[in-house]
Amino acid sequence: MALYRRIPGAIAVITLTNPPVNALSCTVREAIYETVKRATADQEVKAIVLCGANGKFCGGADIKEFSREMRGPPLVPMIDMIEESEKPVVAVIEGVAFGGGLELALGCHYRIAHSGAQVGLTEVTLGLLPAAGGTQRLPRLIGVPAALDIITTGRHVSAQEAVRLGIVDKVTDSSAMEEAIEFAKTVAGEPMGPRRLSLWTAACPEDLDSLLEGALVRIRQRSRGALAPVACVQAVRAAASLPFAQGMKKEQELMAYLFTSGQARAMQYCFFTQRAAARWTTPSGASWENTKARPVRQAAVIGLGTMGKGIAVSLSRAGIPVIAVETEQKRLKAGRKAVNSMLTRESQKRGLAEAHLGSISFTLDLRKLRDTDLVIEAVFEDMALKKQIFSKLSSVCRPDALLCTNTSGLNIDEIASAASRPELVVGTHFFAPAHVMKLLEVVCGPRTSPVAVATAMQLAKRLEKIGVVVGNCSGFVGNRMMRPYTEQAYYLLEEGARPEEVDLVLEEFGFAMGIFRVMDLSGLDVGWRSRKELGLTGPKLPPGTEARSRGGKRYSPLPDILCESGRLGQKTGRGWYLYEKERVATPDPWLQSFLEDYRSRFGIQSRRVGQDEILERCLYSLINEGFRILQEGIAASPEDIDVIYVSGYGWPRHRGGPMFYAWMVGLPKVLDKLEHYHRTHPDIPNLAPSSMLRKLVARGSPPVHQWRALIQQHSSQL
Ligand SMILES: C/C=C(\C)C(=O)SCCNC(=O)CCNC(=O)[C@H](O)C(C)(C)COP(=O)(O)OP(=O)(O)OC[C@H]1O[C@@H](n2cnc3c(N)ncnc32)[C@H](O)[C@@H]1OP(=O)(O)O
Repeated sequence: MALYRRIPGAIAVITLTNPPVNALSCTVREAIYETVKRATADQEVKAIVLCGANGKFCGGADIKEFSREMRGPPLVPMIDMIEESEKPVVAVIEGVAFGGGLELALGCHYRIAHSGAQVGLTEVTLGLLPAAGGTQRLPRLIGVPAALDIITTGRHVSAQEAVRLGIVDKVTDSSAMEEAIEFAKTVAGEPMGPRRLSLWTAACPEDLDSLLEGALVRIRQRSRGALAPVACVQAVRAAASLPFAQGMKKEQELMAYLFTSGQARAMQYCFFTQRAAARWTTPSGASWENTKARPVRQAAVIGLGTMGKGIAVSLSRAGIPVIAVETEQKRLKAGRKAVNSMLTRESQKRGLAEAHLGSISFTLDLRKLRDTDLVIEAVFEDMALKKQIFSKLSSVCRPDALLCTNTSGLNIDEIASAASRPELVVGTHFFAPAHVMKLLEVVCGPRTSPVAVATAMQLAKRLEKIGVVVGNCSGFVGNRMMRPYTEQAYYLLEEGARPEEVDLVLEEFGFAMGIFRVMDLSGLDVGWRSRKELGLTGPKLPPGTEARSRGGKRYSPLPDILCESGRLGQKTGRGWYLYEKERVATPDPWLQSFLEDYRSRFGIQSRRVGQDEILERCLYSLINEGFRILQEGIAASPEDIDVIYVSGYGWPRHRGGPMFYAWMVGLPKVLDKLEHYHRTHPDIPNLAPSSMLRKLVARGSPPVHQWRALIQQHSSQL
C-alpha cells in the first residue's frame, strides 16, 4: 500500500509500504493513484514527497505478478499522472530505486538520494526492458550514451555516480527525507513544465549508429542470443529519434514481445531460484530455519595455490581475519606476495585507500590454528594428502572448529574419516578464480551435521557467494554433469566434427565459450590428472585395455593423447586450438589431420555432424545426468541444479539452467532424443534416459517447481 500524511509546511508525504522492498504490486499501484490524486486535489497541499518505508525507496514492479493475470492500474499512466501534476513531486531515494522504482522516480520532478542509495534500470536482468517509460525518460535526462549503458546492462549505479550523471538532483549523507521536505517547500508554486522529462529531447551523439552498433557488439560478446538487451538498444534508438509518445509506443511493443518470451520467464526463474537456494533443507528435517550457524570470527586457509589464494582474498574481503598456512618457506613467500597484490588490486578497483593486508597472517605452523573457528583446506586434489591434513587438524584445532575441504569432486566421507569429528567436516567447492566466482557448492557427507551445513551456508552469504547444498558423490552436482557433456564433445570429434564446429554451436546457444575453448583455458592436464586418478588412463590402466573402451563402455582417448603430447591448451600455445597470439584461439590444421589419422586408425567412418545433433547430444546428456542426480538425492531440487549451472558453469541465464531448459524444450522431446541417440550409440550408457525423466514424462511433464514433490519419494543423500 501507500500511506498518506500531511505535514507542516503544506507538504503531503506518500510512503510506499510493501515489505521487504516496496515492490509496486497491484495494491501499491492502486494506493499511489489514490494518494497522488488526493494530494493534487487538496488545496492545502503545495508539494508532494514520495518515499519508501524502511529505508528503501522501491525495488520495482512486483516480479511475482508477472506470471499472473494483470490486475490493477498499469504503471505507465500512473507515472504520467505524477509527471503531469502541477504540484512538485520530490522522490526520496533511500536504499534502492530499481526498475519500475527508478522509473517512478523519473516521473517525479525532483530526486533526492541518500549517499548509500543505489539506482538502476535492472529489467534487462529479468529478460525485460524498462517499460514504464524508463527507456524514454532516462536518455532524455542524462543523454543517450550513458542511458544506453545503464539500460542495456541493468547495472547498479551508486548515488555518487547518479548525481554526477544527473539522474538525481542531490545526494546527502544525512536524512534524505528531511532534505527532500525542505527542498519541496522551496519549489512549491513553481511551474513544473520544465521538470517534465517527457518534454525534453535526448542529447544524442552525431554518430548514433556507431554507438548503437558498438552496444550490440558488446551485448553479443556478453550474452549471445539474449533478446532483452537487443530490445533495449532498439528502445533507446527510439528515444533518440522519435517524439516521446511514439517512443513510448515502441517501448510497449518491444515489451509485449519480450514479456511473453521464454527468455523472460527463464531469467525471472533464475531470480527466484537463486534466492531459494539459501533456504536449504535436509531429509532429516534440518533446515536454514531450525539450524543456527556458528559464528566465524577467524578462519584459516591451508595451501596457497590458485584456489587457496582466491579463498583467502574472499575471506579477507568479507572482513574475516585469516591465517594462511603453507608447508614451505618458498611457497609461503610466493603465496603472501600474490595474495597481497590481489588485495591491493581489489582495493584499487573499489577505490579504497588501503588494502585489507593486515587481516591475513602467513605461517608454516599448523599449531597457529588452535583458536580458529573454521579451516578451509585447499591443497591439491590428493586424497592421501587431504586425509593427512584432516588428521592433523583434529589434534590442533578447537573441538568445535568447522573443517572444510575445498575439493571439486573427492569423497567428503573418506576425507572426514580421517578427522576425529567427522560431523564437523563439510565440502566447500569453490570455483576458480575463487575471489570472483559466485558459486559455492556446500557438500554434505553422510556424517556432516546440520550446524556444519548452516555455518558453511552462512559463510557463503558473508562472502557474497551463492551457496548450494549438495550431496556427496564423485564430482558432486556441477562436475558430475559436466562429464557426459565433455565426453559427447570428444565422441563428436571422433565421428567427424571439428572443435570449432562444436564450440560454435555451444556459443550460439549462449555459453561464453565452447567446451574445447574452456578446456584449453583451464589446461588439458586438469582432466587428464583426474582421469589418471580414476584409472582411466596412465599407469593404473591394466595392460591390453582397448584404446576406445573402458569397462565395456565407450571411451575416447583423444584428450589423453593430446595432453600426453604436450598440448595442454593456452599455457603451451596449443591444445584443441592453436594460440599464436596470446589467448586467440585459431583452428589448427595439425589437429585436423591428427583427427583424420585417428579416425582411420580406429576405422571410424567420418561424417558431417549436424548442429542439432551437436547441441542435443552435449546438452541432453548433461541434463540426463541432472535427472540421475535428482533421482539419487544428490541435489535437493532441479532449481538447485539450475542455480549451480547458471552461477558456476556459464549456462546462459536466459536459458534458465539445464533442468528448466529441458522443461522448456519439452521433456517428451528430450526423452525421445535420448532414446534415439542411445539406440545409435548403445555403448554410451549416459545416453540411456534416466528413470526420473521417464517418470516425469509419464506424469505429463509437470512444471519444474512441482518436481521436488516427486523427487522426495526417492532416497536422499543430503
Ligand atoms: C517492466 C518491469 C518493471 C517495471 C520492473 O520493475 S521489473 C523489476 C525490477 N526490479 C529489480 O530488478 C529488483 C529486483 N530485486 C533486487 O535486486 C533485490 O531484491 C534488492 C536489491 C531490491 C534487495 O536485495 P536484498 O536485500 O539482498 O534482498 P533479496 O534480493 O533477498 O530480496 C528479498 C525478498 O524480496 C523479493 N523481491 C525483491 N525484489 C522484488 C520484486 N521487484 N518483486 C517481487 N519480489 C521481490 C525477493 O524475491 C526476496 O524474496 P524471496 O525470494 O527470498 O522470497
